[in-house]
Amino acid sequence: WHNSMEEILRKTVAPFPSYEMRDKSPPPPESNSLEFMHFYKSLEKEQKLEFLEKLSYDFGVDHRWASDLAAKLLDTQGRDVATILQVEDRLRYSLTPRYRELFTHISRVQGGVKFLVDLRADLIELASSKITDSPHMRDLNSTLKSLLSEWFSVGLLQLERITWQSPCEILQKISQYEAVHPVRNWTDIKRRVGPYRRCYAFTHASMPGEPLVVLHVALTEDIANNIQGIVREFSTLDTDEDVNKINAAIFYSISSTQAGLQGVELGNYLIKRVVRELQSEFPHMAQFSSLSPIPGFSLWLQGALGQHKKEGRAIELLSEQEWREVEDVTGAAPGAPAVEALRRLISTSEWIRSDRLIRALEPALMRLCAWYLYGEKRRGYALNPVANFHLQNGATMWRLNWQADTSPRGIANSCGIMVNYRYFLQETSPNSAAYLQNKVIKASEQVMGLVSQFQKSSKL
Ligand SMILES: CC(C)(COP(=O)(O)OP(=O)(O)O)[C@@H](O)C(=O)NCCC(N)=O
Repeated sequence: WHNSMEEILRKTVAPFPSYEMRDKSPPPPESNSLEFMHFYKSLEKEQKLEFLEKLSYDFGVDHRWASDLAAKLLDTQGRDVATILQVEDRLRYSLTPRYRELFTHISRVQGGVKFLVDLRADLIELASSKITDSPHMRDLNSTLKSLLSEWFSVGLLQLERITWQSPCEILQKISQYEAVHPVRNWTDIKRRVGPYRRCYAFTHASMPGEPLVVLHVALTEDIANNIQGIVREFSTLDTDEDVNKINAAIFYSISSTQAGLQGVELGNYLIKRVVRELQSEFPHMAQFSSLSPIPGFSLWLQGALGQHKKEGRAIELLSEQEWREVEDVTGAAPGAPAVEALRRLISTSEWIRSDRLIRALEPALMRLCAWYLYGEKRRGYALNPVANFHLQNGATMWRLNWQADTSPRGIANSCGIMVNYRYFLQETSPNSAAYLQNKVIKASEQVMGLVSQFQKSSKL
């Protein structure tokens, strides 16, 4: 297997043309790319790792060539600028990994781009499962990502609106890919593309019929605070839309479908593109917001309760009064057991069956959730991935909504709370820059109020 791997690589990865011949050498035969693709697809997972490591190591940058040219560039300082530009261009050429040419050739054959997207998905999976993190593999990944970012830039993407008249195979894919609020049956998908709804996808000529990222939008009178009203309501399916009832666009689900395009920011571009599309259809529309789940809050809360119990500080997460309510309802003796009782109530979602607990826990859960979204960080950015996504896009953490998702999943994941990330169109680029560069989160007064309540009550 080793020499067949060597054999294939030597045969299909074309040698690097010399600088002088760089524009004069004919591209390698397509059969090379097809053979490379065929061979790679036939490999098992661990063989792919070995193959990719060899590709990244033996077919990357010729380091000696690059360092010789770097030394030469130093020698030409002080010479005329034409000479310096000449040597810089040679150095730039020498810094191109050999496999970058291979990828460019592969992208020109039928199915080549899709092959490279899937190859990057393998690279991401290998890197994320820590199976490998060699610097050469990181270079391979970033070279491939930069090529894909060029090929999948917005100008080359096609915006498609999905309707009930779209081909079945597209509707079937849209249903399959829906990652946020699963589509259960034909009625579900018919509603998602019916009146007061829009469904858009980006497609690319190299992957016809494949939605790369899908955005589901609800057209409402004002910014929605409940998801059941969007995905469950039996709004009569064949009513016509009354424009006077449409003032806001609610993004209630977005999913990217190609793991290999992670980091290419398709979702961000799709949201901005759809906003422009809706503005041309509804010139008076001025409210654009997500209605987003908060995956991970419930688990974080159970962890926080457990953590505080160990340090004997659980009482700070709830006020005296709130703990007393928990004790009354659960019959737990005063003190530690109330923490355990609350943890169990949250982990089993049982609390949702007691109106008294719902009322008693609302202020506590809302301020804890505000802190989870605004205060909990990972490398300085929002810990919650959905928050991080919308904040990177420049959205404002605008409103937390109690009892926004009363489905079992909604209660279990985030105690039923959902959040609106609002897109104030004039502010998204400064907000995005402030977040990405200085990790500043733009939040509304409601959110900041809840956060300061949390900070006061728990003296964190
Ligand atoms: C939220 C999504 C669409 C962001 O994708 P995208 O804009 O391409 O970001 P990235 O993957 O380029 O960082 C993507 O991360 C996704 O599909 N997440 C799972 C479903 C969800 N909405 O959380």
